[in-house]
Amino acid sequence: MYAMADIGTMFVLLCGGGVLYAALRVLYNIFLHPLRRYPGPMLWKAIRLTWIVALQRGYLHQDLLRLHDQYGPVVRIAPNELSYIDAQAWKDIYTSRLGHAVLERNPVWFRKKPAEPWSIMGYDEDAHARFRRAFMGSFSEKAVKDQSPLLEKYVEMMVQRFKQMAVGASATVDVVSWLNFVTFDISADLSFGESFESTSKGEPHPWVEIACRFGKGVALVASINHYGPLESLLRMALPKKVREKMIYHRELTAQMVRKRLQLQDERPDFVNAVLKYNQEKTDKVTAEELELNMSVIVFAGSETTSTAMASALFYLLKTPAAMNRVMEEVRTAFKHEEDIVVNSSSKLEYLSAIINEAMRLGPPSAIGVPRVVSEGGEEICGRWVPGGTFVGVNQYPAFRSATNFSDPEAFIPERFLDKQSPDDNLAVFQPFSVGRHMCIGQRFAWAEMRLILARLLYAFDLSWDVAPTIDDWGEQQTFIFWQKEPLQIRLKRRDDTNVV
Ligand code: HEM
Repeated sequence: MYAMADIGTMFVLLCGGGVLYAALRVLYNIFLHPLRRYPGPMLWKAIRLTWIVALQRGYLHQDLLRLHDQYGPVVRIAPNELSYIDAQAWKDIYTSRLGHAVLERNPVWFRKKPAEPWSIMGYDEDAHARFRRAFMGSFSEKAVKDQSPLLEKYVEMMVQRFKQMAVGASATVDVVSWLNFVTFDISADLSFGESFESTSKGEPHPWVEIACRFGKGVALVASINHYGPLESLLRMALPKKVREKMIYHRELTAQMVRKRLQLQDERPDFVNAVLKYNQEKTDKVTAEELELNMSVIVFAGSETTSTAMASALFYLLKTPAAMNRVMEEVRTAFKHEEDIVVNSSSKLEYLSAIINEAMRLGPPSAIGVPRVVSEGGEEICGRWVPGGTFVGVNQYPAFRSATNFSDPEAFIPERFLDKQSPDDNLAVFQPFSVGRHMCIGQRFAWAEMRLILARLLYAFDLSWDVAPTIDDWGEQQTFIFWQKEPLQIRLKRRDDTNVV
């Protein structure tokens, strides 16, 4: 038996050893680490905790912008991580370069248990390539064309709901909620064969409410995972209620996917191409993988587009000149409301510029999932980066930096019209990323965003009902996804539009 005094001494020695180790580690990170010559503030270079605190506060995006303003296009934001805002970095980090190793997704963000299936967002490159092949057919130009009637059906439903609410006067709606209703309904129908019925009922579905809280969870896990063993502790420490909700979410998804698979008719949806792929190929997508991937796709395909559209409406209402110009474009391009469909709305150039500018100031993917430099090291933006370093282009600071855009905080859609803004570095503007992991759904996203915004701008005059609590989109928190404030907008029906 150890005497109490011995235990006390051991405790003091352990603590002392721990403090000494931490102090030596800090000194190493600052003065001896292979990244020591990269610029960055001392506290960020020294310990990972500074980055974690910024992420958990929800304002990492603002901190990164401030750091890039101060330190330049590449900043060391943790002992082993570099943040870039340079157009060249997109190429060097995300695309396949001849004679260079592939930079894989950082496993810290999406760690999983061995028995759990992979998703298309995971870091296993073989599984990813298989999913990409299986899903590609669901997102081709032809697929989006075939999916258009379904998209148009839900948008029509939303517009008719708004018109009924605004009969005889105007209606006030929280567009942030409604954009979520319609985008999640569309994605659910295309993934599960049935919608969440949020647009028809005007209320959120528990699946969506739970999924929207996952952003904070992913941010927490991404933080904890930096300290290996804590991950298991976190899993054990999860409150019962949260665990129950996670199980409910998973089971509901499985149930909905099973229902979709029972549908006999061939549907032009996101699942169809995978079924065909499984018939033709030997490296099939398993049932568990399909369930997880459909869940990921519903979320990735809805939250992002609804964010971009909410940002567009926010800035349009703050910028009357842009609002007038886009209303004129939409209202003169179409004689009748029913003429506005996916195909015809794709020709609206100024509306497209509005959406681009809204994604520049409020990128749905504000902070990137970093990649890991392979063992032998890599040259990125002309400088050597040692193996194991986390590297990434962070969209929020990249798109708002004065080194890339003139008057970067101002909403100027004209910069995206042909040759109108030679002072802007449009090559850095990649809201859908580039390379192997670039957004598979971007065609679909564009179809959805143009259609919804064109329909709203044609049918209603929009104004603030309640002034927003923020002056700038970037004032909101982001935990991987934006924590969007409600936007209460008054919709006044235009006389010449019909109500069913
Ligand atoms: C404005 C809308 C959207 C934006 C800004 C956006 C942005 C992105 C970005 C930046 C990535 C790359 C993530 C990474 O590098 O780790 C990505 C990947 C992905 N997106 Fe989107 N996205 C949008 C809409 C959609 C839609 C509509 C869908 C599907 C219906 C979708 C499905 C996916 C999937 C499955 C991936 C993973 C691709 C892969 O790793 O190969 N996204 N998206």
